[in-house]
Amino acid sequence: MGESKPRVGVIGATGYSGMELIRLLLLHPNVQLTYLAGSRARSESFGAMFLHLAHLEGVSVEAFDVEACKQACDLAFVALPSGESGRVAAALWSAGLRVIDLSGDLRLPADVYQAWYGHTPVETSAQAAAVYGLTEFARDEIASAQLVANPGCYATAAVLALKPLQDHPILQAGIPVIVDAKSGVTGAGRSAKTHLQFAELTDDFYPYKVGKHQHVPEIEQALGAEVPIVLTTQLLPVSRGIFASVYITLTTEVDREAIYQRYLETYANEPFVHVLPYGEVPHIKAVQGTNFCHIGLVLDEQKKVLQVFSVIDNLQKGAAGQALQNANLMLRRNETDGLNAAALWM
Ligand SMILES: NC(=O)C1=CN([C@@H]2O[C@H](COP(=O)(O)OP(=O)(O)OC[C@H]3O[C@@H](n4cnc5c(N)ncnc54)[C@H](OP(=O)(O)O)[C@@H]3O)[C@@H](O)[C@H]2O)C=CC1
Ligand SMILES: CC(=O)N[C@@H](CCC(=O)OP(=O)(O)O)C(=O)O
Repeated sequence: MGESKPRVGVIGATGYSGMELIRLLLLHPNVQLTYLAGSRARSESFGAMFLHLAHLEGVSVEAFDVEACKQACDLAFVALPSGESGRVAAALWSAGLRVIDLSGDLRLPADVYQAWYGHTPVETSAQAAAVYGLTEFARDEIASAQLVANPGCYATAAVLALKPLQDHPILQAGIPVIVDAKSGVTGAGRSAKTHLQFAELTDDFYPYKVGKHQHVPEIEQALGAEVPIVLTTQLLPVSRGIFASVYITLTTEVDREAIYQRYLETYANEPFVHVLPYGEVPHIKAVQGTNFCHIGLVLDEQKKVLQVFSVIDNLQKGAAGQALQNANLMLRRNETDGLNAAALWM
């Protein structure tokens, strides 16, 4: 008899990230989706609630319960709002389940988390056990982890843009790096908010959470190089995608070809990070609906500025896609299983 497929569950199944996970898991050849939960049980079937999943007849969403989840799954994805998500993830982890939390609740030390998120931190043992799940840079730890803190969307785009420079003198302690980032509106979640209404959103463009965005400490921590990050976040009137333009002021002579080679080498064997030919810029549309990150580089030798452009789909590499990539490692599946789609483009 062949090996039975690992069973996985999604908590937060009625949210954008949860729904994206379901969409991906339905195409996964080597896991089975056995549990869907939300904040409350729904009387109508999942397919009846969401038109794009209308073919899912007879699948229902339960009110979340630790014991029911533990019985039904080998691994659970938790995609609830910050403040709630980490608490649920920690409860499942304490009950012995392997868990990937998509929120920011387990990514930072408790004091930093409280200062930037304003929520009470999750118990210290869970914070300490959680592995930061930026797949490309923590494969072995993720594969053996019981609890994974999936990275934030802006943080993923920014850190993938900067990681190849981590040990290079181009990044200097105390010299700020500017990350000018834009996100599609699904990044804000599915619940109704006035600023997300069509009439408020369309024909407008402005920065938000200036100096206060919760991904600043996450990016700084992931780079670990005492480089201050100045992050400007903006809402783009598109559904999906993050476009991060990163500006690094050069204080020493830099060889353009050597910098570009660093990027090519860092990501040479990565299935989901694609470095564009030097001087080309990425497009959001080229990664929408995919787990790819596309990176482009331009070095202005006269003005002494390196520009790195990084794009991802916030719901995929920025949330559900990366979570599935991590689950594939944890469950000893092929890392790319369920994640092989190319963008729609036109
Ligand atoms: N959207 C994105 O691009 C990204 C999101 N994230 C993080 O992932 C998590 C989920 O985000 P997203 O999918 O956008 O969120 P949504 O707002 O779209 O969905 C939230 C989900 O949580 C449930 N929920 C809401 N309030 C509660 C509560 N008090 N207790 C239990 N369940 C609750 C909702 O269920 P119900 O329908 O029953 O209310 C829904 O299923 C968040 O922590 C977010 O920060 C991370 C990276 C990117
Ligand atoms: C467009 C938009 O509103 N995006 C959200 C990203 C939310 C997110 O990813 O939150 P975590 O901290 O849980 O990762 C924001 O800027 O807060």
